[in-house]
Amino acid sequence: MTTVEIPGSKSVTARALFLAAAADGTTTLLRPLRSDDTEGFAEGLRALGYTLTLEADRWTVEGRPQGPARDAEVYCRDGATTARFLPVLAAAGRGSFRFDASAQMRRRPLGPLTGALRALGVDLRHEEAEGHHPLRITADGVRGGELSLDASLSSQYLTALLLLGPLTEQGLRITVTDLVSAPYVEITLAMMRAFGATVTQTGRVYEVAPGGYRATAYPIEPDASTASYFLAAAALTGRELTVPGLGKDALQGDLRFADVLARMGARVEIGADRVTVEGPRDGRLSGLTVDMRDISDTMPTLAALAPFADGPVRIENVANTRIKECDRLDACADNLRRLGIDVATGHDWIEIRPGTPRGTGLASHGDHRMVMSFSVTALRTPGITFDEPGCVRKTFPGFHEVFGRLREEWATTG
Ligand SMILES: O=C(O)C1=C[C@@H](OP(=O)(O)O)[C@@H](O)[C@H](O)C1
Ligand SMILES: C=C(OP(=O)(O)O)C(=O)O
Repeated sequence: MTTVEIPGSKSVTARALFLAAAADGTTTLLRPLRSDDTEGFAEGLRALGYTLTLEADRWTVEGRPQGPARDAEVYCRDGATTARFLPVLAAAGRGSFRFDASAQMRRRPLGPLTGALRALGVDLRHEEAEGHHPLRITADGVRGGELSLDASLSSQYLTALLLLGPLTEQGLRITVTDLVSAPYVEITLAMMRAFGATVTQTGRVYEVAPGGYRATAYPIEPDASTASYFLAAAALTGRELTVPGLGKDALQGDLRFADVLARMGARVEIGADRVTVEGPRDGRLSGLTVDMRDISDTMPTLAALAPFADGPVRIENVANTRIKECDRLDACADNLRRLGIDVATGHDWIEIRPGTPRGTGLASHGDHRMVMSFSVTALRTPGITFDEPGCVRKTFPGFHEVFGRLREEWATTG
C-alpha cells in the first residue's frame, strides 16, 4: 500500500490568508500551500501593507481589522483567488489601489464582481478592458446592503463578496441567481465561521452580519484537486493508494472525484481522516456520464484517464472550464487527439471514446492541470512529454518529484 502526502489546499490557504489579514490579532496558518498562487497571494497582502512571516509549515499574519490604509500596487500573477479576493479587501480599506495580473489572468472575467462592488458604492475603474484587470479602486470603506449576483461564471465572485460581508458597516444580503462550483462556497462559509463571522444561507440568499473576524490558529487540509492525480493513478494502475488528511469532514468538494472513480470500478474508502483508492486488478475501468459542475477542476483528470475506460466517458455541465488558465475543454481535446484518441466537445461537455494512447509531445497551454492530468495518462503511455512542465508551480511546484517517486516505487514493486 502506498501513502502520498499531498500539500495544502490552494483554496483553503487563499481564504485563510484573507481572513487572517482581515482579523483582529495574529493568525497562524499551519501547513499552508507553498506555490505560485499562494505565494502571490501573500506577496499581494504585503504590497497592501500587511506583515507576514512565512516559515516552511507555519505562516503568521498580523491582522488589520481597519483594512489596508496606504496606496498600493498589487500584481496578482496567474491566481484568480488573488485577483478576485484582494480587490475586495482593498475596497474595505482606505486609499488608492491598483491591481494587475498576468496576461492569462487579465483574460479571465471579473465583471460580475466589479459590478457588484460598484453597486455597493465602491469607486472602481477598469483601466483597459471593461470587466478585466487591470483595475483601480479608490477605497473609503464599504457600507453594505443588498445585492443580486450571477455567479454562473465563477463562484469566486460570491466568495469574495461573502468574505467582504463582516468588513462592511451594515452587513450584506446577497441573492444569487445562479452558482457554479457550489462546494467552494461551502468552504468559504465554514472558514468564515471558524474566524468568528456570522453568516447564514437560506436557499439562494446569503446574509452576513457586520462585526469583523477573530484571529485563530488554522490548520490547512491537503489539496483535494491535487489528490485527484494520485487517486486517478491508483485507479489506472490497479494499485492501492492512501492520501492522509482528507476524510469525511474535509471541506473541499473535489474529494468527490473519488466517487467518480468508484463509479468507474475502483474501490474507494473515505475514512475519518484519509481516503484510499484501489484500482481494479484487471485494469478495467467503466465508461460513464458525469455532471462535473460542482467539481470541474477535476474534469481534466478524468479526461486524461478516460481513454482507458471500456466505454465512452462523457463529462457534462463544465462550460466554465473554458475560462480557466486556458480553455480546458479545447485543451483536453487537443491533447487527447495528439494521443490518437477520438474525442468530441460541445459548449459545455466533452466525450472521450476508448482507445490506446500513443506517446507524443503534449501542449501545456500554460495550465498546471493539463500537465498533472496527462502525467496520469503517461503511467500507461511511454513517450509523453510536455512543452512547459514547470507550469505545475501554480499549485504544486514539487509535482514531478513526488509523482516520479511514485512511478519508481510502483516500477520496482512489480
Ligand atoms: O474559490 C476557489 O478557491 C476556487 C473556485 C473554483 O473556481 P470557479 O468558481 O471559478 O469555478 C475553482 O475552479 C478554483 O480552482 C478555486
Ligand atoms: C482554475 C483554477 O485556479 P484559479 O481559478 O484559482 O486561478 C485551478 O486551480 O484549476
